Amino acid sequence: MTQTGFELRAQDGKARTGVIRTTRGEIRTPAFMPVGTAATVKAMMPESVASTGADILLGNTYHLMLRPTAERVASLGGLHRFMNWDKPILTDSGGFQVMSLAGLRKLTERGVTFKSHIDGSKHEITPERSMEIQALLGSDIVMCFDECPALPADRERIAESMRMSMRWAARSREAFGDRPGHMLFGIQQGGLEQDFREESAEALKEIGFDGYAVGGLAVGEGQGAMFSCLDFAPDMLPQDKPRYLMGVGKPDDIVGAVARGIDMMDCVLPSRSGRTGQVFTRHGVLNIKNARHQDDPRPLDENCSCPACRGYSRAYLHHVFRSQEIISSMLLTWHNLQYFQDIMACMRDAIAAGTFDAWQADFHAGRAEGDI
Ligand SMILES: Nc1cc(N)c2c(=O)[nH][nH]c(=O)c2c1
Ligand SMILES: [Zn+2]
Repeated sequence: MTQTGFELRAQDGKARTGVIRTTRGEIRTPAFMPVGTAATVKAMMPESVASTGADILLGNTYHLMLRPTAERVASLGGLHRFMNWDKPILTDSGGFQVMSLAGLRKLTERGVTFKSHIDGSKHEITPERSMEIQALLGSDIVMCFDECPALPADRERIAESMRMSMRWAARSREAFGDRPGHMLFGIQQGGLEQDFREESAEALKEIGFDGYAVGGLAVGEGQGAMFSCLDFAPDMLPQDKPRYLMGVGKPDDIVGAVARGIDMMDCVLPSRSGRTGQVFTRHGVLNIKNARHQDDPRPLDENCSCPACRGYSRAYLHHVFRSQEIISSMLLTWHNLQYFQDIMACMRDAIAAGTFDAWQADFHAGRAEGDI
């Protein structure tokens, strides 16, 4: 069994680069995780996701527990076999999506009962059930069951929620047990409050985890508030373990988070926006449905190696988007995922070379505001 672990290889200011070792391969950090919600990264074949440079993808416990169910995935060989992805998978705990997607939710100290958004069936998820589901799925990195308070929230609510999440983290750790070759990450909560973030970090370190996520952000607080929190929250977590910022984000969010010591991120943005015609490039964002692209023979990005940029014009991509052709989602998703992975690769190289500040300045200088 491969020894799992994290090797920090270089640091440039607070920015870090390293490798997370798992039984299914290494994850180069800083890493961006494409989201494979229902056992698929929408509009992408697994081998296409791998070709963009992704070393790991994220699976959603909430969706998979409802359909096709974790028990069925386990009976078919686990999530890797089921979705034909043999690299690492991180699964979230289901807690965040239950609170944002399910109906008739009832939250108690025990956990959350809810009605499925698919067929209205009743379900319960607790720290123990979340660990059981993630074990059935067979993910390499398991997330603690936690609660993420909606912002804005007053200090009393944030403290109460964070302290319950810390009790749930202890229950998650207990239920996870001893699973060689699998990693369990704790999730720091505490809103934007430095004292609560410290209390949460101390509680998690006391329990002990293989990695530590910064939760409770990317929930509408805005980039400025998120960065202000990231100016202190990651530093409270162990230096020698991976730090994972959940649900982030736009390219400039990602760069700013890496600059503040974050090692891993996930976000639906590149795949979801690919389906809506929003395209990320090194010169900024464009919307392919805009009529000004209909005669443009240029690729989306002359420096991109993806099939959309190697084989098609903006005019063609405008046409197939407006015609609602399936290839539109395929090509635009592929391009966006490739661009996000290219940013991660550039940052890893810049941190290793000690040139991250110069790279970051170049990144921001190259981006126009608005459509390009
Ligand atoms: N933005 C966020 C996205 C997420 N998937 C999560 C989560 O799964 N757990 N806890 C969190 O705080 C959280 C925040
Ligand atoms: Zn491209």
